[in-house]
Amino acid sequence: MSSPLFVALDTPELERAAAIAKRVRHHVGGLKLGLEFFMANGRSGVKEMAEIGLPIFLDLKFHDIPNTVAKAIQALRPLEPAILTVHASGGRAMLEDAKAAAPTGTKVVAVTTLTSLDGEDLRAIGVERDPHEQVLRLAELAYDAGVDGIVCSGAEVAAAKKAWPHGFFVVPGVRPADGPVGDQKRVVTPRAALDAGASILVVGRPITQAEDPDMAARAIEATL
Ligand SMILES: O=C(O)c1cc(=O)[nH]c(=O)n1[C@@H]1O[C@H](COP(=O)(O)O)[C@@H](O)[C@H]1O
Repeated sequence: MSSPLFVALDTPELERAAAIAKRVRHHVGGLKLGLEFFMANGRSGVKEMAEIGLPIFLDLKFHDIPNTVAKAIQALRPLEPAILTVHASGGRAMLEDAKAAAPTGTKVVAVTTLTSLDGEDLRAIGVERDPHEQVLRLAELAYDAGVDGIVCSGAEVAAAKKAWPHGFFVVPGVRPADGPVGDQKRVVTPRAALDAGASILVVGRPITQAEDPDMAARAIEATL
């Protein structure tokens, strides 16, 4: 089985992204390319990274009216990413149309509550539920809309999986024990996230900012 570890290559520099990907390729199961990479390198950059031979997780977190999201996803179809993201809070029709627009082999996963947010942040945007309750609420919406799974923190994945046993669960905001958390707030270790039921783990800076990304990926892999 390939590794559940996906490395988030959050850099605008194609050469740097490719160099890190090539160094860690034997210790990760896929490459996540997000807004930072895509804004700088576009579709041709994604194609170039796909040539490395690992599955591509294209994380553009779409959030717009259903028609706009569907058309944006249609425009990305030739890239055939293994996984792509939309925001669950875009609502049911948007999620349904996103799934319908995606290539058959692409998993569409709905971001529930960003791992950089805590209860206080949610209250500030008018959400009175705590992050755990909010994730479960949006997971139910994502399930009803027929997408493939959700993005949530390692703190919610066990409960979400209980309600949706065959869902695909993406867990970012994972940190090796004692590692710096940066802007993340709902953080667990890679091992804990996997034990709780994560399908894949997304790890960025603990690998990409390490002096030796290969060794950092290896060290995380060894804990799984
Ligand atoms: O959709 C995501 O991948 C995502 C959702 C979320 O709630 N939190 C989150 O951190 N991410 C992404 O996961 C990666 C985490 O990076 P690090 O914090 O550097 O490990 C980044 O690329 C984020 O864009």
